[in-house]
Amino acid sequence: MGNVVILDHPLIKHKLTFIRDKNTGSKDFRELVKEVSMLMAYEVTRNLPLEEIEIETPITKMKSQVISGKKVGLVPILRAGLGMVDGMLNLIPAAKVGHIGLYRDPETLKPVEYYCKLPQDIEERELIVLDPMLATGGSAVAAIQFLKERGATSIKLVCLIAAPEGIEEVEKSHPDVDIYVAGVDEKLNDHAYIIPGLGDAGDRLFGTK
Ligand SMILES: O=P(O)(O)OC[C@H]1O[C@H](OP(=O)(O)OP(=O)(O)O)[C@H](O)[C@@H]1O
Ligand SMILES: O=c1cc[nH]c(=O)[nH]1
Ligand SMILES: [Mg+2]
Repeated sequence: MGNVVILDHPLIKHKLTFIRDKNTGSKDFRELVKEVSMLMAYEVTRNLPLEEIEIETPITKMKSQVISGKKVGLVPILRAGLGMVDGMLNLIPAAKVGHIGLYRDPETLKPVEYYCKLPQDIEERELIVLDPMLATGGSAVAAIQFLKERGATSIKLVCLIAAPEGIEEVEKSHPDVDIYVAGVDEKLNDHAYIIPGLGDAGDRLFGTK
């Protein structure tokens, strides 16, 4: 079973409160999502492998560590996942970015795919799937499945807010995938929105309704 890591740092908790607040407008919402994503990037990359190289300081030679091995790939689930890309890239600037376009059909609640463009070497990368909301889990499960069918071997999922139902669904379908979240909420409502949640992440990021 993959790990569920709840990133409950005070800075993340503080910013998440204002992300949830319905009085926060798109500009602040975007900035806060970016800031939280950057803080989450710090934790999500904790296990990246290191290797020693030799360098020379102004004083002497020394061995020092740099990140080795697999390179990172970010995969936002459109649209809302886009809001998390810049914050992650601030800390992992060399990451490549693939995009998977999915929307949740409001009637069936099933994900519908409309776009996919991925780096060619995804099998060699540590992939980090980004989506602020993990509700039923349908979108995340489909995106991860998609990546696996194209050869991905190492995948993490990073969400701001998850419902227990979504976590369970991802764990069931993809037990190899670790899930990083800033908050786990109570449940889903009748329209599969997360309670208390933050509303529609895509609409709040982009000012649509
Ligand atoms: O876990 P699920 O039940 O699948 O729901 C979560 C999905 O719903 C939202 O996207 P939405 O369909 O609203 O598309 P958008 O990002 O374009 O707004 C959200 O960003 C997730 O992708
Ligand atoms: O609460 C929810 C559920 C799905 N998608 C969102 O944007 N918010
Ligand atoms: Mg939406």
